[in-house]
Amino acid sequence: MTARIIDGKAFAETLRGRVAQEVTRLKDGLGVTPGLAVVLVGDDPASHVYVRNKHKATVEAGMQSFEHRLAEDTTEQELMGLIDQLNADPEVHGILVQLPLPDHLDSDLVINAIDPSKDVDGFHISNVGLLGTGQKSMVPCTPLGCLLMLRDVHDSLSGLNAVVIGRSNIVGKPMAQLLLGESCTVTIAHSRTKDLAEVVRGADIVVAAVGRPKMVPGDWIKPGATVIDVGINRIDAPEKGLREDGTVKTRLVGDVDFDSCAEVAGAITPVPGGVGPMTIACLLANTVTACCRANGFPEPEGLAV
Ligand SMILES: Nc1nc2c(c(=O)[nH]1)N[C@@H](CN(C=O)c1ccc(C(=O)N[C@@H](CCC(=O)O)C(=O)O)cc1)CN2
Repeated sequence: MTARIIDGKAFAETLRGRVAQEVTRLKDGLGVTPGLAVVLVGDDPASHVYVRNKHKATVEAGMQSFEHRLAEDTTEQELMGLIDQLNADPEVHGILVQLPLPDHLDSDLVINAIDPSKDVDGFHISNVGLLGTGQKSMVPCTPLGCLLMLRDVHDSLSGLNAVVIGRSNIVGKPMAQLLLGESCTVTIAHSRTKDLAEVVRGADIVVAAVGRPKMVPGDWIKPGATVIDVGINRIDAPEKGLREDGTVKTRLVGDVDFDSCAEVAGAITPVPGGVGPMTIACLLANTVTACCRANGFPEPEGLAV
């Protein structure tokens, strides 16, 4: 079998188009422009790229983008002061603090200072609790993107066996909650799971979010299963040659071994071009949802769960 490749880039483009339509509806209907504030602390090069891409996508969707780039040595007090200011700003409907934060800052403290109704990352403890109890919440962007793609592949997810590999607060745990909400039978596997291969072999849906390059080989995959690869790992690619400074060029790979898994799976997301682009599209969708909720405006269908 050769798997259907789930094109996350195309999926994200469609979703961003829907978001842009909803932005127009909000502007015309209410005279309100959804606004997203992104806070970046420090010099992490990948985070700088993600924040730049978020700004571009926000503006392209017709929303207001407020970027706050703070120095690496920003104090907790300074950061909390900015969060208070954004919480109180009526033009800001969504607030996101780019992770990881520098080590001297306590990310739990910072995230829990965000007004939960503006927490478009869905990481605030109130949103975590609401999601865990099946109530309306802000849903973390990466798991939301995975779920939207899974719903497109399957007519119904009900009763399917889903294995989520990884138990992070950002992806693994919320992903498991979302799948449970779809009436899947959910297993969360992790570094201590016994006989991981056998656990994965029982899965109709595999979501890999461990951060280990190509960890899942094709012979772990049940024929026809759907494989969602959340991993974004940069590895050396000597086949691409050297950079001008003499270092080896690199390439991105996921947590699953794409070639061998694609031979067995029914559908699979690539890396790059799978889950990653959906993360930013879902951030825009969450900002529109937050803006609608803040203004008592009907929420668009299909942008939230
Ligand atoms: N506050 C948050 N911080 C972080 C999150 C998050 O959801 N909220 N997620 C990641 C980073 N991230 C967004 O912030 C993100 C990662 C990757 C992509 C993406 O589109 N990846 C591309 C490849 C990009 C490349 O070439 O390097 C792909 O997979 O095709 C988007 C967003 C950690 N921090």
